[in-house]
Amino acid sequence: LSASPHRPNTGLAFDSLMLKHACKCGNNAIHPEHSGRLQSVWARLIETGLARRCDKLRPRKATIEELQTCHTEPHTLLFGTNLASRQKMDSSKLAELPVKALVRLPCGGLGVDSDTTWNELHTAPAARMAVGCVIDLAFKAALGDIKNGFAIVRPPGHHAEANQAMGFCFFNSIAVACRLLQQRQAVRRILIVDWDVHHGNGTQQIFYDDRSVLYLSIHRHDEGNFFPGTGAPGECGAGSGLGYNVNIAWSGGLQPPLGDAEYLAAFRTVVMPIARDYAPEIILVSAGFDAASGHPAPLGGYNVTPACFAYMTQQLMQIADGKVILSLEGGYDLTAICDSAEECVRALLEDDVTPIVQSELHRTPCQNAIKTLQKTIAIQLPHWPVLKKLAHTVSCSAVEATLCEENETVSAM
Ligand SMILES: O=C(c1ccc(C(O)(O)C(F)(F)F)s1)N1CCn2c(-c3ccccc3)cnc2C1
Ligand SMILES: [Zn+2]
Repeated sequence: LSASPHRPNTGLAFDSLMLKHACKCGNNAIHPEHSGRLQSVWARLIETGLARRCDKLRPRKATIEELQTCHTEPHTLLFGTNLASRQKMDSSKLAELPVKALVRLPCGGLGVDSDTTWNELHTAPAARMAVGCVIDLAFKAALGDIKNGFAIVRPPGHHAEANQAMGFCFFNSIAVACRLLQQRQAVRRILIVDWDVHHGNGTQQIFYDDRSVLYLSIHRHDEGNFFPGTGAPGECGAGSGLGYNVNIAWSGGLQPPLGDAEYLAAFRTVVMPIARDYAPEIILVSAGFDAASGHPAPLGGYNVTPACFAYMTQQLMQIADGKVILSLEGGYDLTAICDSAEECVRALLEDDVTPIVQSELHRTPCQNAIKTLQKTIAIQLPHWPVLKKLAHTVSCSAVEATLCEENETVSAM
């Protein structure tokens, strides 16, 4: 790796190889996780001149060995190789390939399930490239070669479990990068924040008994009735990992749809207090943007704004010496994901970002969100006593909470 520059910059990772992963039916209407998502985000970063101001990585595909830090050998061979590379494999290895059938889809394509389509030629290289992008950004940030970074990648990863592809995901990019940081850079504490509107069942599963990786997810749960159904508040980790899994599981459907006020309250009362207390050496973010306005119910339904994603990025940059790596997960409305990605890159570059609208800063969180935050704090309090301090401000708006903290500071003087 090159010597650290005196003023490290924001790194970007993208490669057109990831555009080629597509169902052979070519119907974007039934396959929302399509290459136009990535094409649009990259184009926006170019058009705005933001890409030019960042350090563009020359990314590479993750190796099968790197994938095996999190995934089983059969899983990595099934989804990490394609016809061309299999011809180079010796027959004994080929014989080990699980026969786990790829199913013919109603649309005419092939897939693991109706959502997770498989393109015999292009999916394996694309999925491995996505992992390689996150690994390289994470390592450069850990080494100080870059200040922070954004991986503009697809297919997403946070639903991929050790031995299961699902939910558009084949390999858990952020999980593999985490394991490699632990093994090769002796990083002792890593925080993963997952603000994709869907719970990262894969990431949770992989680190469930690992106290050196704290997985913190904010997601729509609705008592398990929202995809993928995992991520209940009581899932706090197991064994030595107990207390190192935090689920902020929103419920109550869309009465009303959640927005910035709720996400600000979650960040102020749960995410930031725990993150500061854990004091991670690096933060990896499963940055899906499907909590943004513009996502119809099955794929979202909330009204978080691009300005709020920028604010959450800025908040996390206050921790871990600013070593924050965002990796794209979900997000399907092209305008919403372009606006959100643009705002997050501006935050990473320490540019001015769009401010959250006053009405959201003055709005108190809805009743369902207050209940979720109170429940989460009660469950996590034994593991994170620091949560006690701000628990009483859960029902405050951002502005009220700031005033409340200020006059507490004054009275403490
Ligand atoms: O909601 C999901 C998601 C799978 C993966 C999602 C993600 O978390 O956004 C990720 F992984 F892409 F980042 S979101 N699924 C798959 C697609 N789906 C749909 C579809 C909606 C429109 C077209 C096709 C499928 C409804 N409900 C589901 C369940
Ligand atoms: Zn999602």
